[in-house]
Amino acid sequence: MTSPFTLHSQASDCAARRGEVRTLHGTVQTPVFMPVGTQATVKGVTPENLKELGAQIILGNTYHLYIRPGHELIRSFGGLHKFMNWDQPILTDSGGFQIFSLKDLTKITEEGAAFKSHLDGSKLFLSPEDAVAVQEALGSDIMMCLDTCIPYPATREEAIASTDLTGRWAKRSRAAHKERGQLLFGIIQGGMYPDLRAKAVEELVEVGFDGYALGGLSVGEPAELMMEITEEIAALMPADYPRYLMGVGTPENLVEAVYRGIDMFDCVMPTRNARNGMLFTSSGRLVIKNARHQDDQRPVDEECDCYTCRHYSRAYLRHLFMAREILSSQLNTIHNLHYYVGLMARIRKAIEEDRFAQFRQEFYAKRTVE
Ligand SMILES: CC1(C)O[C@H]2[C@@H](O1)[C@@]1(COC(C)(C)O1)O[C@@H]2CNc1nc2cc3nc(N)[nH]c(=O)c3cc2[nH]1
Ligand SMILES: [Zn+2]
Repeated sequence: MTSPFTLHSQASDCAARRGEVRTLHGTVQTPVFMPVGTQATVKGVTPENLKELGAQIILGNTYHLYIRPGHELIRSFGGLHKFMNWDQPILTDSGGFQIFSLKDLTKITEEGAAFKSHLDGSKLFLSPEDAVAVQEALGSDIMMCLDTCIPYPATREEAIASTDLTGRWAKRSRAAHKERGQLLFGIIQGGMYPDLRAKAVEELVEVGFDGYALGGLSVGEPAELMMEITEEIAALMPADYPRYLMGVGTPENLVEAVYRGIDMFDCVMPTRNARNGMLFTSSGRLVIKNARHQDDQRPVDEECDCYTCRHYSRAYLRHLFMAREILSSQLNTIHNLHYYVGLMARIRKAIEEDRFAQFRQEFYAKRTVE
């Protein structure tokens, strides 16, 4: 198994590392934040906007695209890249999380997941092999195994049963995907039980994947617990393969998880919060509808050089938000994604110069509650 990951530099005073992941559609510099584009679009922005703000790789979702418009239609257009006019890397999540978020609409058996469409209630089924086949039809650069995301909290018995099933599904996913172009990542479950997670890492490495993801986190558990598990298990994940923490997180989460050795991240926060008028800045969060921004001529963040900050005032952005204008979501999303992608670029530079621990201190020193 040749790894798609190359380590460029390892921080001398923490687990942070600088590397790159080679994929069919290009090489991704890590640590990296991946904007979420669940339904073949990163909501509110064009691929050109994404390139201008520095996005290297985006996320799609197997469950959503399987349900609508269907993976066969997307295959007929030459795959997801052509269908959505994005020619850089795409990672598709397997749908494990979405299916299990449907709660009572799902029935899990050894064979796979039977569930009802959240759109029209129609009965659907995905086996681990089906999830691989759908992602092969989508042509994503990085595919995720179908897994069972354990809710928080869960008993040890529930975690054992669910993690063992995920392990058997991972073996089947690997067997279903042999060709080497598209990468396949394994997902580590185990709930909040480090020994179960350690066993899961061993079993997945035994099967052999192109990268390893920490699943079953950012599911409502306390941030301290998420970091504890991340710290303990990242250290057990193969150092010469990509490490992906699914569904994370806030800017602070990203800094803390990089410090503990994570390379890849995705989260709906920058895009979702943008649509809700919550903007990220170098000094903290800003709620644009707050009356104090009504006649503020300044940009969202004086240190930001994104399209939104170069052309628009807080007053104008507040006006758009209060008027429920479509442009509000577009401009706020461009800024928030530029902040997240820019934060990762600054993190990569700090690791290259072996000053990440100092960067981390300065990062917190600047954050005042807006
Ligand atoms: C569903 C939606 C939109 O994604 C966010 C957000 O809601 C929400 C809902 O509640 C909070 C916690 C606040 O964040 O959780 C999502 C972010 N956490 C997360 N994404 C994940 C994706 C995953 N995919 C797979 N295949 N397996 C996993 O174990 C897995 C775990 C994950 N954890
Ligand atoms: Zn900006």
